[in-house]
Amino acid sequence: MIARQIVIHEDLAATAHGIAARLVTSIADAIAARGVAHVVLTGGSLGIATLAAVAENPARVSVDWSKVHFWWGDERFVPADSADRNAGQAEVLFAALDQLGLDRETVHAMGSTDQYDCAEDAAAAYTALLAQEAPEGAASPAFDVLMLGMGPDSHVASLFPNHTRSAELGAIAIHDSPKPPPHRVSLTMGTINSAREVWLLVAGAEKAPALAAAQHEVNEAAVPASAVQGTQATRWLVDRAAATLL
Ligand SMILES: O=C1O[C@H](COP(=O)(O)O)[C@@H](O)[C@H](O)[C@H]1O
Repeated sequence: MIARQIVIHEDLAATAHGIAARLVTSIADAIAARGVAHVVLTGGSLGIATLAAVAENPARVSVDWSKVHFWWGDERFVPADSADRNAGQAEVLFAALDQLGLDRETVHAMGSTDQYDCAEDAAAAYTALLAQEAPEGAASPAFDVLMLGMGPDSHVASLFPNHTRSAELGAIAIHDSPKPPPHRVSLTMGTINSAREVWLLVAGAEKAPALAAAQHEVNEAAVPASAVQGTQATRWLVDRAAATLL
């Protein structure tokens, strides 16, 4: 039985802090159970607000961050120092966790234009890294929590409606993102859905139609968010403004 849950919070700030508390606890539980935690981060307005909330969550001091691997669900294929980089926006979290034992070798950023000539090469390198850290025979680590933002068009990671899809596992290059910048690297839906728990982070009235649409039948092409499902749980962590059509 795969748990499916919708939790409605007052506003974006309350949602970010609620997710942060849930994430710190989930990471502590994963380490207690398996000695390691694999967490996939997301960019976007609520995604980055959540990372800032983790950086100030009092319970963070109780986690052995040296046992945490951070991954990305998607990244913009731009220079590493670009303000468009999800990883750069997350530095607020990593700087806070540096003081708590975080090993930067376990913060796995997706490639930038400084390192690779094309997004395909960056995606191939990330696919290889996922496999390198995976259990025997698997394409990627068993992610304990995989977080995704969702756009008003129901895109998740950099998987946009009615765009080319890959049935592969790993990461793929995206060149025609309707949301700038156009060139990106994204986990595929298959890899997203290999996670134990997938959390969708949704805030804002402009997301209400897509959030409602994603609760109906699966339609990966037109409503990518509708196709997201963790192997153990799928949690929609939303604010009141986004939930008005549920
Ligand atoms: O471009 C992106 O957009 C999505 C959603 O962002 P949001 O601001 O509408 O929440 C984000 O999850 C993704 O990481 C990012 O690359």
